[in-house]
Amino acid sequence: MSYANERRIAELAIQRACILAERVYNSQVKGTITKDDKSPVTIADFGAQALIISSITHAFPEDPIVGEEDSNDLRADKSKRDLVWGLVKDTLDATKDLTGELGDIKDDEEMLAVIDKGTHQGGSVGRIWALDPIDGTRGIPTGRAYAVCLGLMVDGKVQVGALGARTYLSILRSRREEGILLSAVRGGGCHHETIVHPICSRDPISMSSTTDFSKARFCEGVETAHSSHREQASIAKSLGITAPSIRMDSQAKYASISRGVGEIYLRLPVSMSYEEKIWDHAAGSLIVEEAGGVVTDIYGNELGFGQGRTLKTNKGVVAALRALHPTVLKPVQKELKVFKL
Ligand SMILES: Nc1ncnc2c1ncn2[C@@H]1O[C@H](COP(=O)(O)OS(=O)(=O)O)[C@@H](OP(=O)(O)O)[C@H]1O
Ligand SMILES: [Mg+2]
Ligand SMILES: [Mg+2]
Ligand SMILES: [Mg+2]
Repeated sequence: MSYANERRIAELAIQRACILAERVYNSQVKGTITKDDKSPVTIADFGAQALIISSITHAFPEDPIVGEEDSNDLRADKSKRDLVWGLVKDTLDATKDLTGELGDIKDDEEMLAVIDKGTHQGGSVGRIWALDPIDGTRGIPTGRAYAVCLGLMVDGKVQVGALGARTYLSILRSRREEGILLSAVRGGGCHHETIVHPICSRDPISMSSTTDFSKARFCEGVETAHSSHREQASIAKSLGITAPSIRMDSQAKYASISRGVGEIYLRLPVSMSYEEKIWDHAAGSLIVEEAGGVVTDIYGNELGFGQGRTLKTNKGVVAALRALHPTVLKPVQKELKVFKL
């Protein structure tokens, strides 16, 4: 199956949401709230989730969606809700030519209902979308990177992925780029576009072919609460990597290695009780695989997207060029004292 229509809708939906996200990124008003689990959410997260879910349900009304956010905080705070609706309305007005393909939202009540269509519990049967409206949320108030990420799983396997990322790092950026949009269909390779609307260019991308660890670079997250910098540094050292790590928020790390900026992405767990969320990996992992990489957990097992809202049986992430992956996994397992289950 080509999934051409799913890919196109995903790309357009990501573009529309990135327009909204950029408005927040460049504004003084981020409307940050701390969620019950102590993690941050901004008005961009709510607005992007509303726009993307509305796009999916317009094009594929039967498809369920696993989305990160819900509307509870907005229902409890009228000023935040007004801010988000203002943003969503302005973005819809600015992208009227997309309404035919992506649909519209008529008022704030409908917006809240649309956000809450992301509560599906996931699973291994049929088509299910996994949505991270803003990944790397901390990147928005801090002026770092963020990504807008969408994947389509079919019977528990990701088949389509699209990811829009702010490429604030000059190393990630090519000529005149403000942002990048990557998309992939399983078995169909991976494409890169510059985020301009409408889509005007499409270039295939692939990972770096460097297999010499002394020339390799690895990507890791910024937050020490999300992955173990100490263990990642130790693994890099035992592999003979000498370059400093490339640190950035969000699935921009997957985007980075899939475009040849870095060969390895390490996300080693800080706590063995944390379950990674499917929306934090669905799009990025497929894009890396289609660009020539392998993505597993620290046990060397593939990521299991069909088990609900989290990757229940996996711990951490090790992503690398196909030829490097087995060699990278060895010191990971030695350092963490784990063996393939
Ligand atoms: N303890 C723990 N361990 C691992 N991952 C966690 C943890 N807590 C949160 N999260 C998720 O991390 C997502 C952001 O990942 P990043 O790669 O951007 O983190 S980093 O800041 O760059 O380190 C972030 O996604 P967003 O909430 O979409 O930003 C969270 O889903
Ligand atoms: Mg979050
Ligand atoms: Mg996320
Ligand atoms: Mg998020």
